[in-house]
Amino acid sequence: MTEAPAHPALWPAPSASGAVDATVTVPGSKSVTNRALVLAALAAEPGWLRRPLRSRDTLLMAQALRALGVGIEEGVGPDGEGESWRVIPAGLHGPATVDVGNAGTVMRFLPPVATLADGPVRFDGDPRSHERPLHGVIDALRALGARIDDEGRGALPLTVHGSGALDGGRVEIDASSSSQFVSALLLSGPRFNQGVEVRHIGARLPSMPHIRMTVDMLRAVGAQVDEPETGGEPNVWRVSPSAVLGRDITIEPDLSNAQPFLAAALVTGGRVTVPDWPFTTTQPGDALRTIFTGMGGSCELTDRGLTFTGSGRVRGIDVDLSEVGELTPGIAAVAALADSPSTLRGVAHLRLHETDRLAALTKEINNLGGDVTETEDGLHIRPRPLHGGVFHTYDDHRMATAGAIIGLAVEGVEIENVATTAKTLPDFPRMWTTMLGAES
Ligand SMILES: O=C(O)C1=C[C@@H](OP(=O)(O)O)[C@@H](O)[C@H](O)C1
Ligand SMILES: C=C(OP(=O)(O)O)C(=O)O
Repeated sequence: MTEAPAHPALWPAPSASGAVDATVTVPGSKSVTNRALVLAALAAEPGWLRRPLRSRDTLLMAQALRALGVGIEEGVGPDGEGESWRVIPAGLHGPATVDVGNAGTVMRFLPPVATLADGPVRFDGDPRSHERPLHGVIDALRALGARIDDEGRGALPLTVHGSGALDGGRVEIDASSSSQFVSALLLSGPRFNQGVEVRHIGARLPSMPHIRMTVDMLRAVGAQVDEPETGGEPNVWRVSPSAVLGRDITIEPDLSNAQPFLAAALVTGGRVTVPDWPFTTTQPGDALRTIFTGMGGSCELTDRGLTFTGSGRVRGIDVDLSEVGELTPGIAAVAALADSPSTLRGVAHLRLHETDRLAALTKEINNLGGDVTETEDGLHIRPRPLHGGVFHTYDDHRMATAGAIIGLAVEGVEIENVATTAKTLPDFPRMWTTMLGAES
């Protein structure tokens, strides 16, 4: 957690005058868009991404791939419907520079891709990107035959000296600080000479749905993947060397970004429908159907989408969020407004996310009069009457949306730097005021 700025730009979080009743169309998933971009760039033929997310994290991914020589064109596609990206793969070239911003997906998924470039690729990003764990990717790539210059930091900034190909093969990593280490190695795996076998040797592995997403998306582009959940050895993933097929893929709405809108239904005793909610998905946000139902609402999934209805009562919850860590800030915000205490567990790795999310949530909710304590791997939240004040975001999009949830029920909450939602949901302030029926 960095120091809060002295003169922050403040956004008065609108409070809800009654029960919300809205349909909210949520843009595409960050995690699916950035995987689809990487796989399309590694393919042997052009492909399409339909309804991609356009936000800071995905535009950084597209910009980086373009810097390596990949063509990414704006298009409407053969069916003439909706916005899309047409990705035209090409030989990957260095020298190139990549700005990762503070995108975990860019800083972790692209160094393996860069080993396939024919020259040096320099990676750097926001100051926070220097602090986020990357050692799993760096050490693994070296073990698989790559030359990487990180001046001994084990973190950004660094240069991958691509030589046009990577041997690949077997590697052990400790991915307890981020599932993205595993996803990163698997995504480029088909293009390594021997494919890749990743063995996780750490005590725990967070965000399993995101690893499932990687495996599913690899299979969808023709890769052969052996993995624990379909009969493979525990903690071992194997990707065989193969061509990657160019596909036409429609990106699902970002279910983690649907969270604040569903939370609004829960907190105000209202109703929110999110169209195009998938019937089956690997996105962790799908767990909100269970978690928010456990906190007092109910939901219905139909062809029209997911309709979530609040009951007027918000209950506390005791829940292990290790699989769905990115939902923690929004759940903490709802828990602070509940009528009984909550315990959120299994999320120690959130200390190394966009900011130290456990420290940031504790500090900011307590600044509004709350009673939150950090545990070794999560938070205890005892609801208390809250008051207005500034809610700092520490350049974390999910802190901004968490503050907005609290603002629904508490007058006078001001979000510092709401623009940080641009990381994954640039239109958040307008969507929020529209949902509330206020002027945008
Ligand atoms: O692979 C992905 O797309 C993601 C994996 C998770 O990372 P960690 O395993 O580092 O928590 C998640 O928190 C992040 O928002 C997106
Ligand atoms: C942890 C997150 O992002 P990143 O992909 O940067 O890790 C997040 O979006 O909550």
